[in-house]
Amino acid sequence: MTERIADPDLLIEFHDVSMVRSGKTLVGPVDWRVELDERWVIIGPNGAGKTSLLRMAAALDHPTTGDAFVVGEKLGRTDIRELSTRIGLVSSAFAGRVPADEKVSDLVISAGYAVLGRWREEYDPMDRAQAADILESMGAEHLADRTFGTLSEGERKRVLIARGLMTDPELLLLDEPAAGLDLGGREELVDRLGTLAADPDSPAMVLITHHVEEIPPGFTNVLMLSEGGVVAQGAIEDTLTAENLSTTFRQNISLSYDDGRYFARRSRRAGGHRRA
Ligand SMILES: Nc1ncnc2c1ncn2[C@@H]1O[C@H](COP(=O)(O)OP(=O)(O)OP(=O)(O)O)[C@@H](O)[C@H]1O
Repeated sequence: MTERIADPDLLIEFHDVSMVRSGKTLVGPVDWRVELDERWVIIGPNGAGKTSLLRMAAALDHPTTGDAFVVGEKLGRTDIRELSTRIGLVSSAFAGRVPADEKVSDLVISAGYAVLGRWREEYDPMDRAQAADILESMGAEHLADRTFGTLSEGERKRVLIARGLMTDPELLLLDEPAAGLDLGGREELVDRLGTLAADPDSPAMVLITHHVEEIPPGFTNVLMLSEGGVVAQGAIEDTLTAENLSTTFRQNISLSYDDGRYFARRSRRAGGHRRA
């Protein structure tokens, strides 16, 4: 059989991919393609397999079956460390590993060196300038000299996204970036991510969430997961419907849409509503 090769126009290319651990299928089989200018949302209930899928997209885990290519490299063939500067990953698992006394500017700059914790060498002044610019774009320039442990949850999220962008990655993966934020913090973050999504120079983006309210305006595609399987995927305006949400979350959900944002609640009537 001829070996499949990567499509150069795709950042993520999964063919029949599944991940099985301890005899349990965590996610899959999934066929999924992410193009350069796409911004994807992965939505589903707790335990649906979202993080498992994202870990493969981040090249942190290999599929059990199928062929998976990320930034043009086949998983299982490539040294993961070589991909770490090409894929920006923002996750609470990573946040938990940041030392409390890590200076914000060092945390952002060190992404370019694929290290966590202070680098022993002096950083390049160009790197310092770039880190300052990126922190500013995330509204976090005033935090540069603070230590990570002193930041609020919302400030941490913005700093970690700045770190994720520091290497000018081809793909930015965001695992529940709005989790734990209050209403104001969520709205601020959704706004910033909407600005990032609208910038044609931004990398392709994949954002995991449980809540449609956390989907930033300008996100183009959605993949809906339930119990490890794909309920639906495609253009967000066609696919993010009350019917698909009801199937995904196994209850009647009604959905509304206003000014680029989605809002969902449990419907008292069977069937829910279609997107306005
Ligand atoms: N190494 C493992 N071995 C066995 N089961 C696992 C393993 N890792 C995860 N799981 C299980 O696989 C399922 C999917 O987990 P995953 O973290 O991908 O879901 P998720 O959609 O991200 O969930 P959440 O929204 O709660 O974070 C869960 O039931 C989880 O307990």
